[in-house]
Formats: sequence, C-alpha cells, structure tokens
Amino acid sequence: MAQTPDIIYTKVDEAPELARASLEPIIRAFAAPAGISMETRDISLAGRVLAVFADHLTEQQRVSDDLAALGELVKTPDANVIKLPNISASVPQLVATIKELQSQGYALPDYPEEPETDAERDAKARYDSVKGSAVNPVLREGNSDRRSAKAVKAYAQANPHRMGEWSSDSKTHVASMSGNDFYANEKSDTISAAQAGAAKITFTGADGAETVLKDGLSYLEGEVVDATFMSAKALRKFIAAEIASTAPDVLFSVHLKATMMKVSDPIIFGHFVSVFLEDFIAKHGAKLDALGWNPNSGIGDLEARIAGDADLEADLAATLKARPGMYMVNSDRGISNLHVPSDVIIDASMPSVIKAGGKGWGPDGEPADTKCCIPDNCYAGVYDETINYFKETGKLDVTTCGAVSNVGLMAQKAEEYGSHPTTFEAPADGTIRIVLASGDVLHEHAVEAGDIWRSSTAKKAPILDWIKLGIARFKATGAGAFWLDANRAHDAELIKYVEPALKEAGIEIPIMAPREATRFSFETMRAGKDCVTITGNVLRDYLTDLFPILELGTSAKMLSIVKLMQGGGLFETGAGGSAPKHVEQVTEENHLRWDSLGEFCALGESFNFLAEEKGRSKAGVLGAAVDAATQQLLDNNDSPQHRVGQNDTRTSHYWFARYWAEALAAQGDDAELAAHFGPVAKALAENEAKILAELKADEGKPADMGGYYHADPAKVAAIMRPSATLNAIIG
Ligand SMILES: NC(=O)C1=CN([C@@H]2O[C@H](COP(=O)(O)OP(=O)(O)OC[C@H]3O[C@@H](n4cnc5c(N)ncnc54)[C@H](OP(=O)(O)O)[C@@H]3O)[C@@H](O)[C@H]2O)C=CC1
Ligand SMILES: O=C(O)CCC(=O)C(=O)O
Ligand SMILES: [Mg+2]
Repeated sequence: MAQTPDIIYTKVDEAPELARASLEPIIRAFAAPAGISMETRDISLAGRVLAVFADHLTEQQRVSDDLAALGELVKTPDANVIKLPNISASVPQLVATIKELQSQGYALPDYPEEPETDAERDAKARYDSVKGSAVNPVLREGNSDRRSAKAVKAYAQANPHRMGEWSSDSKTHVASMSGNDFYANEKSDTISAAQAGAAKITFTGADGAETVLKDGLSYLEGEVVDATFMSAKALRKFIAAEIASTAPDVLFSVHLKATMMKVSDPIIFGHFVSVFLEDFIAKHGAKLDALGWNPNSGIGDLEARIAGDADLEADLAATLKARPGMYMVNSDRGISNLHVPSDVIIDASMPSVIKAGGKGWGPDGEPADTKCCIPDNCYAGVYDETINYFKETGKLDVTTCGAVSNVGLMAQKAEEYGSHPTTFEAPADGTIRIVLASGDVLHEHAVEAGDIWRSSTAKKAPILDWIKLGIARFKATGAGAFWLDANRAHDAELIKYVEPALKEAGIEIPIMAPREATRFSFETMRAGKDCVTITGNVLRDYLTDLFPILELGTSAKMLSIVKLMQGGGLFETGAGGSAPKHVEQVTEENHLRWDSLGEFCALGESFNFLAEEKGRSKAGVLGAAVDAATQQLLDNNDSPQHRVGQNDTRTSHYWFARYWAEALAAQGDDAELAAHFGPVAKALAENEAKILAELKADEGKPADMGGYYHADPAKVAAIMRPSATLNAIIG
C-alpha cells in the first residue's frame, strides 16, 4: 500500500473548491522543502456520485472512492486531514449534478424519485448514499473544538462589521409547535450490559401485521438510545395556524436543516410547501401527480414542471398572492424560502436574520420583520431566547464583546445527525418499536400514518471524550456551561454521565437547559468575557454559526479542530458552508470573495499537529510562520472583499504566500528553510505590482468554469491562477 501522505487536503465544491485551486499549489510548494508531503482527496458531490457508479463508467472515467478511504484513515493515528466545507446535497442539487455529468458524457442513470424496477431501486439507494450530509459524519471520528483564533477575534473587535439595529417592538419571532413534536415525544435509555447487542426496529399495523423497518442494529453497553416522533397532523395544524396568524407586515419563513437531517427535514419542508399551497394542490392534485412533482423538492421544482401551462402558472401565482409575503432567498430572481429545501439552512439563516436586527428580505426586496417557524422545540428555544434578548438589550457591541467557543459531542455519528438510517415516515397507523435481541422492547410509540419517527444514539466512549474535552476547554476559557435540558429525555441520560465526571474531576461547571444557557452566554460575552458552550451535535452546528456570525461577521474565520479519538487530526476550515452565491459572482464577473482565513487557521493547526504528535520539527517552523502570516494578513486588511476591483481570494493568497515566505526567511529556528525562502520572499516582493495586475487582469468579465458541480480543472486553474509570474515563483 502506498504510504499515507503527511497531510491530506480535500477537493470539494463551489467557492472553497475555487479557492483550493489557487491556495493548494502554494501550500504544496511551501511544504516540499520541509520534506512534508501533501496529497488531495476528492470528496466533492460530483466525485462521490462518480465513485458510487464506477461500474457504469468507462475505464478512463472511473475515480477512486476517496471518501471511503478517508473514512478508514480517520480511524488511525496517521490521519492529518484538512477538510474544507462540501455540498450536502438536497435532491434538486443532486439532480442538477447528475444532469451535468450526463451532459459531460457520463452514462449515469437518472435519479428515480419513485423507483419501480430493481435497477431503479439500486440507483436510488446509491444516490441516497451520497445525498445530504454524507461526508461529515464519515470523517468526524472525534469531537469538535471550535473557537476563534486570538488574532481573528482581535481583528473583528478592531474592525467591527455592520450589525442591524434591534428595536424592542420588532415583530420578528420564533414559532414552534405546542406539542407532539420530537421534543415532547422523546424517550431515552442507556443500554445496560444485559441489553447490549443486536436490535431491530419494527412497525406493527392496526391489523397486527409486523414489518421490520431496520434490522442489524447493534448497541454497545453505555450507549444512549433515543426514539421519538413528530406528528404529521400536529405539524400541519401548526403550519396552517402560523400562516393564518402572520401579520400583513410580517414575512413568513421556515428554518430547517434539510441537508444534515436529510431524511426528516425534507419531509417537514414538504409539509410546509403543501400546506402553503393547499388550495392549489386541492385543485390540481391529479395533474401534479402526473407531472411527478413531490412537495419535498419545493416550489422551484414545481415551477419547472408546470412551465408553459398557463392555467397552472396563473393559479399558482394567485395562490401565492393570497398567502403571507414570504421571506426570500433571492428577491431579484423570485426565489423564496419554499423554493428549494437546501436554500434556507437554519444554522446560517437564523443568525443572518438576527445579525440584521431581526430582518428578512421580502418579495419586494425590502427588509421586514419575520415569523421564523422552527417546528420542533428541541433547539428552537435557543433562537427564541436570542431574539428576546436582543429585543430587550439592543444589538451586540462587536468591539467589546467576549468570544463564545464550542465543544461539541460529534464523534461516531452522535445524536440526531446520525439518525438517517433509523428515520421513517410511518407507513400507516400503528406502533413503532425498538426490539432488543432478548425480545424486550426498548422504546415504543403509537404513531399515525405520515408521522416522522426517528431513533438517535450516542456512544459511551465519545460521550466520555466529549466531557473531558469540555472540562479542558472550560479551564482554558474561564466560563461556560454544559447545555443540557434535564426535562428532555436524551439530555437527562447525558447528565447521568456528566455529573459524576465533573465530581471526579473536582470541578464545577454549570449544567443549563439551552434557553437558560443562551441567555447566560450572551450576558457573559456582553460583559466582555469569554465562555465555552459544551453541547450536543446539533447545537454544536447551530452555535458555531450563531456566535461567530454575530462576533466576527461570518463563521468562515473559525478554527475548527476535530481531535480524532484514535489519535489523528481532522482540521475543518471555518464553520460555514460552501457559499454558492460566491460562485455566481465568479461566473458573472470573475471576482471571488471566499475568505480562506479558515483554511489558514486549519493549515497552521495541521502543521503544528505534525510537529507535536510526529516530532516533525520543520512542520513546527512552517506552522509558526503560517500563524505569523495570518496575523499580518489581518493587520494589513488583505482579506477578500465584496466588489470587483477590491481584494479577492486570489490576491489574498498572494499576500498569504508572501507573508509566509517572509516569516520563514526571517525565523532563526531552521537555517535551511530560512535560506530556501529568502529568495522566494524577495521575488514575491519585487514582483508585487506585476503579480497583482496579472491576478486582476480579467476581473469584471464573465468567467467560464466548464461546469458547476464538475468543473473543468484546466479552466478553473486558468481562472484561479492567472499570474504567470506568481506561478513561476511558486512553481
Ligand atoms: N462543513 C461543511 O461541509 C458545511 C457544508 N455546508 C454546505 O454549504 C452549502 C451552503 O450552505 P449555507 O448554509 O447556505 O451557508 P454558507 O456558509 O455557504 O453561506 C452563507 C454566507 O456566509 C458567508 N460565507 C460563508 N463562508 C464564507 C467564506 N469562507 N468567506 C466569505 N464569506 C463566507 C457568505 O456571505 P456573503 O454572501 O455575504 O459573502 C455566504 O453567502 C450547502 O450545500 C451546505 O450543505 C454548510 C455548512 C458546513
Ligand atoms: O454536514 C453538513 O451538512 C453541514 C455541517 C455543518 O453545518 C457544520 O458542521 O457546521
Ligand atoms: Mg454549521
């Protein structure tokens, strides 16, 4: 077997992938003289699709299954992976990817929404395996530690971003179900020695007939196993009531995580779409069925399918007009909250409403107060309390507020984010049970047809590791809390782990329910003090966007470390996504505003990890120089900005390379590296004007990537590496 490279960098999609095309050659060139090898592995959506359909492709078209290989690597101490954010695809994104690949000559089957033959069932199963959040759960074999680097926080305080004003009479609010949701119906238990082993999930219909929904489950002693469901009837009633109670000057919106919660949340989204369009569907149901429309895909797909049918188009417009104004994703292009399930992703969308002072954008392109529907009560209280807090106290002062970091229980598909294989829409009225090998029933729920039932688990080893990491970060931070709700079944089981561990460690860390912990964290940070939030997997995701977006303007600048449980390191870049809007700007005017600060932070950590864990002293020198270069880049304001003519990703990479080379030339720890980088630094400085001009030469004009999901590497390189002078110096 080939030797594992020292560092693995990931090839992804959209804006971070464009950034990679320019940054990775620089990193590779700088690492080589230190004897550090770096290779790329493809975890992009298109790459994943091609990997699972290898048998449909020609020899030349085949690609290796890099995700599967990385999934094995992260279970070893040799892993040192820099992971950029990748697309977690919704069905419309997946379908678009398939179309694009087909047009490039790949003989892939269509995505069969409702498979009828064996071949279609096989294709759907393969596509579903790459759908949604298919990468992160595989790579995250450790718990997460996300915080802002000191330099980044100091920069944000000195250069505050714009924040909308909050007014006490803002009508913006969170609306959640009054019961019969995942929160209310949850049951949880910790598996005993006697219960450990095989288990299955069964459905028993009203007629007593039993079907097995999932077999081959296996529980470990100490694993916390939950089961819960959301009533479809209660959900639909809630949605109808919220639509009806939306005030005329308030926008209607729903915030879900249809990407990460790839089974449950598209169904919930579909209920919103079908209740919102109730009259239209009642009138045209048969026709819509014939067109193959599924509400879970959204209004965007509906519009595409009915295009040209003047009757349907007019009726849809009339139905929408009679409904409350909708929160828009892009008002210029008429893209609403209900167009595509993956356009409004709660972790990014709610903070952006909150940062704007409680404003969403309406169909008229104007900001307005917004009703934010978050049906389930498990985590909605966090946003409700945040909004209440800002209504009371006004916007946050970015220049003085403290930093809120997070330690998240994430390893081994912890909690809801690992629940896709054990999530089901009840096929009829009946009972869903988790049955142990002994025949004992662990959990059971009476359900009605359409109810969304799911089971999540958290294993003992990750829980104990998470508590240890939480204690360490609490000590380093000085304040914080475990976010656990004693009244929620799952959290109550976790508290049984946390309390004795704290006692044993001789430390007092408060345990607070999310709502209370939200207020505590805002009060602590507003007083200028730092605090850590020690949370489960979902809140890890939500809070590492919420606080950074308020504190730093974006979560892209976060340090995001996953200490893998088997000793390796996974260094994620930022906490945000793949910024599809940024790609649009590149194709329109060849300006990329992706900020690679997350990549710089991750890179420094990755080198430092090699130095500390593997005794590679030259890596330590490279890492220290990365940190110095990052600091200088911030001090000199060289990060990308929004408009043509301003700094962009490419120029920021030039400055990064230059400061990095200068720091390496100036350091005294490794004479060999200093001697190597002296001339590099000199050449980069002497050619500054020429390089910057070359980097900017084509700005303002459209750029052709030769594809969106599966772009042409040569065209991308031409866009992202247009300076022959820079390439020669790096080369
Ligand atoms: N770890 C992962 O793999 C993650 C993947 N995703 C995936 O990313 C996609 C989009 O997710 P979405 O929730 O819309 O959020 P994004 O984080 O992609 O975008 C939200 C906004 O944040 C800003 N932003 C994010 N990253 C950067 C950056 N590096 N530099 C500058 N600005 C940045 C941009 O604001 P502006 O436009 O104002 O510049 C952007 O429009 C989805 O496919 C999702 O599944 C999402 C989260 C994490
Ligand atoms: O995997 C995903 O879909 C998104 C992950 C995410 O948002 C996060 O980890 O912050
Ligand atoms: Mg997130």
